[in-house]
Amino acid sequence: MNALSVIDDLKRRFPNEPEYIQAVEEVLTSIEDVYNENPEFERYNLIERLCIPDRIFAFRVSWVDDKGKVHNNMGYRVQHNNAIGPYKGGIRFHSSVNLSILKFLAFEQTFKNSLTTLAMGGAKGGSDFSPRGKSDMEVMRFCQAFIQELWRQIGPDTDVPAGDIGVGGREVGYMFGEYKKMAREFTGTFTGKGYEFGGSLIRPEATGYGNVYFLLEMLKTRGLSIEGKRVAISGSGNVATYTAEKLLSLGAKVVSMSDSDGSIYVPDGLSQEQLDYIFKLKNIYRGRIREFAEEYECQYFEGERPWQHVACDIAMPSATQNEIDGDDARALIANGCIAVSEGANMPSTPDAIREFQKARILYAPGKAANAGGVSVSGLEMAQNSQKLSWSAEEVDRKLQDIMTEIHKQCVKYGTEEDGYINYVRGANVAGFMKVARAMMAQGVL
Ligand SMILES: NC(=O)C1=CN([C@@H]2O[C@H](COP(=O)(O)OP(=O)(O)OC[C@H]3O[C@@H](n4cnc5c(N)ncnc54)[C@H](O)[C@@H]3O)[C@@H](O)[C@H]2O)C=CC1
Ligand SMILES: O=C(O)CCC(=O)C(=O)O
Repeated sequence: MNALSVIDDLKRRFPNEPEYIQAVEEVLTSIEDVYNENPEFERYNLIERLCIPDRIFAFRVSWVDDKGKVHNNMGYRVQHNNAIGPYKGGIRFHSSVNLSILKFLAFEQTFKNSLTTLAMGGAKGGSDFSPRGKSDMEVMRFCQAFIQELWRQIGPDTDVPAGDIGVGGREVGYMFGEYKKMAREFTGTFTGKGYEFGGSLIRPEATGYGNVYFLLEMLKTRGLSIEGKRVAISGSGNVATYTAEKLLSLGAKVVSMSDSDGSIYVPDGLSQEQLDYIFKLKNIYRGRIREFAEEYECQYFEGERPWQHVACDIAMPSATQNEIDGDDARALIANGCIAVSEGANMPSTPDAIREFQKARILYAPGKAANAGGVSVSGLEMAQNSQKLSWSAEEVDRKLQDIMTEIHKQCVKYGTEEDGYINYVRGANVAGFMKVARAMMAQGVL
């Protein structure tokens, strides 16, 4: 395989899919030498089969708003690869959703799920529908219309969706309800369900907690502890808030959070009461982070991400893709940042990653650091199959073990000659090898 020529070919075939090409490029350039040590991979044209999703469903979703007006959105499910288990991955509802974004997310998901040690393939779905500003009834009607199209393509052993941006417990509940009705079965076809109907304890917390557990492992490699460290988080959704909760419980200072309108800066760190306010603001009142700045009279940067404005030891981007560019990375490093652990998927641009690695700071890509969410989804699937519920302590312990194991795999495959751990290479090689071996064993499909 020549990574650059594979990428050139993909660019020619998919010229309007920059995020997808970006994700593929990162993986291919870091696995190229390992791939080429296995000539049988090339004979089976493994790389092309891995870069192109197994299948993509695209459909119209028509729904009626509270005033009786009919709206039409696009819906998609990208089933990327099921070599090691049923397709698995979240659903994103956001006005920016398109095929390039869902293909990149599904591609990343395949390697992330491979790292988790559990049997899950990779998928992602979504719609350009935005729940923001919609009533509960409008969101419910949209979710029902979405599943009326998608339900035939998913199932507990076929493809198991979950949440992502714009899809939390409320949306999963509505989609699960419609699925149950259409399929006439009560199975674990979604994860992130409410606890009363098969959801796992700790699933809402898992991505954020898991990211902190991964960060602790990274800090350990340098003999550092989390206590007293200033952490800048972007986003104020599911991943960001539970990251902040775990950090506070460990004595770290959360100095920033954000939403798509702007960022807050609290140099002494959020108190538990302030974090509770953000939880309520986002999950109950569905308000904006600006309202926090008004309530607590802190600094607010309208239309800005935190990275250029805050002094921090650690950055945990937890909003969206490409939210840290090269300039942001340089500003973070100049302001004393020693570690970046990604809660979001692909939040750092290639330029930013180069800066982090050049500065030899700890840098963990999302597919390793945020794998705790899908890991507990895998544990939810296991509980549903057994028709059992595990305690929060048991799930949390398993989550910690999985994050430690992912870190070990990164160290094994990513340690360079000078001792620097290249977590990008480690995660990509470890994730790829398991999928590749499974694909080889199953023949050309
Ligand atoms: N929910 C989960 O279990 C997992 C989520 N992720 C990733 O974590 C990130 C956040 O997801 P969630 O917290 O679940 O979503 P969410 O919808 O609960 O929160 C998203 C947050 O990001 C902000 N945001 C969204 N788009 C933005 C944009 N274009 N610019 C600036 N801010 C923006 C929103 O204002 C919100 O605060 C995403 O990249 C997602 O793919 C990764 C692994 C698992
Ligand atoms: O829990 C899941 O199935 C998927 C979570 C997710 O969307 C992700 O890992 O990016």
